[in-house]
Amino acid sequence: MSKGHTIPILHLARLLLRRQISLTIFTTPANRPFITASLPAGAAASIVELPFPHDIPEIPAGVESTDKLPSVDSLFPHFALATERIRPDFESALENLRPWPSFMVSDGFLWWTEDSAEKFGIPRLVFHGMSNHAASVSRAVAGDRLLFGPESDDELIAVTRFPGVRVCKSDFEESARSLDPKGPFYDFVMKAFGAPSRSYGYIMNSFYEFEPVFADHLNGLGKQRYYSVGPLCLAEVDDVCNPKPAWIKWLDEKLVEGKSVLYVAFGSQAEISEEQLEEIARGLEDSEVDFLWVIRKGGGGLEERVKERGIVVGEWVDQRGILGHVSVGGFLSHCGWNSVMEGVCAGVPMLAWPMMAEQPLNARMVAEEVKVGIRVEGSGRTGFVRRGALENAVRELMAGEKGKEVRRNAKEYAKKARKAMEEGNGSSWKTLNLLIDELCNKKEDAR
Ligand SMILES: O=c1ccn([C@@H]2O[C@H](COP(=O)(O)OP(=O)(O)O[C@H]3O[C@H](CO)[C@@H](O)[C@H](O)[C@H]3O)[C@@H](O)[C@H]2O)c(=O)[nH]1
Repeated sequence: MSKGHTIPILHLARLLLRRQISLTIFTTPANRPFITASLPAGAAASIVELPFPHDIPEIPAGVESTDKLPSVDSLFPHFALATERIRPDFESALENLRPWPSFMVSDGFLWWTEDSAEKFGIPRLVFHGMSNHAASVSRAVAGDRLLFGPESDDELIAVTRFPGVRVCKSDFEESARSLDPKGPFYDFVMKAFGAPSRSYGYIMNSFYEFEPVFADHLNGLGKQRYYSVGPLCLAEVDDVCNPKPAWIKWLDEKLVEGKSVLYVAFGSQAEISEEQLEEIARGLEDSEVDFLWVIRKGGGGLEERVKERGIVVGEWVDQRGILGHVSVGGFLSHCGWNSVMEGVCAGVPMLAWPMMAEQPLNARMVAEEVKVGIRVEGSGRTGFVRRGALENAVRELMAGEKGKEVRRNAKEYAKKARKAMEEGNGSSWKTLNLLIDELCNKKEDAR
């Protein structure tokens, strides 16, 4: 019930359908249209609708996904905790499911599905949507209690288990940093990150070659396997969108003019203050690059000021289609994991500007580990980015020496990503086959 989770799970659905696995997808009424529209025509998938609880005081009626919440920051835990009320309907539907399922994939935020899976003896795979890097580093930091030293919020702390990896306190949510965490967000985290210890394993939206150290680390931890079967966005075929939306036509014009465009987008749920939006607008304006900015709200007046050099789009776009356009030469991103994977697959280098959740760790991965991007100075969970810092970062990415280096790396990883998903020999292809063999074919033998 978050676009950043629904989209990759539906990509996984495509991969399973391609392997002749039939699917039942559980959702809620307001989320159904998005799901139906995202599945390939004629898919062997049935959709079961479960009512969303409507009497939660904090959540406006009709809101069934995080992108519709008036404030993700303050309402997310109430929203996530309320989903447990779906459980009785989920279990009644599950009980009547025929043929009996070989396995269940459910989002990590729907922790209670683990109890349902256990009740019915169905192996559950958890989809958290984060990288092997973020999962490994978070575990190591918690396990070694690294956030409770005397350091200030921005001081670097070495993560001893991974030589060269350094983090700071502000990379993590408040609940991970506090010695006495409390409140609805903490309650949610305990549930969401506790239940998976009983699950069959984890589905990772990543590919082995992108983060081998971290994938190996997780798989060496114990009985549960972490199956890197991505980048899942590559499961979607590159549809030609007809008629072309205005912004794609604009990108076509930039191609004719020989201009390289910076794509600016901060995902489906980031909350950005008016003051920060204004600073972004000024930074983009001063950088003198061509840009396409997809924005959830704000940005007024900018188009007039920059004339044909930039456009601001205030609606849902096909992000993969934009990143795949040859005119796009850079991606200013909040580093949601899907955006990172989509940028990498398109071979587009990134300007990393993390805002919330595990995005600060993803930004470190992008800028410090695989070096497919440059960090925007001053950006972070609590940071404020000045126009000058953004202008410098944009110029460096689009025309500087560091920009050239990260562009080369991004293009290399794009090739590796495609190779990983290649039918037959790709690492992700083989990993998904292994998983299906374990869960479906074994079951078939047992029958
Ligand atoms: O107009 C839009 C806006 C978004 N998207 C897509 O929506 C997804 C957004 O996902 P992501 O980039 O990961 O951002 P968030 O929506 O912010 O993702 C949440 O979920 C991610 C996966 O768990 C986490 O990494 C992030 O921190 C968390 O904020 C991507 O596939 C985008 O391509 C579009 O296609 N069009």
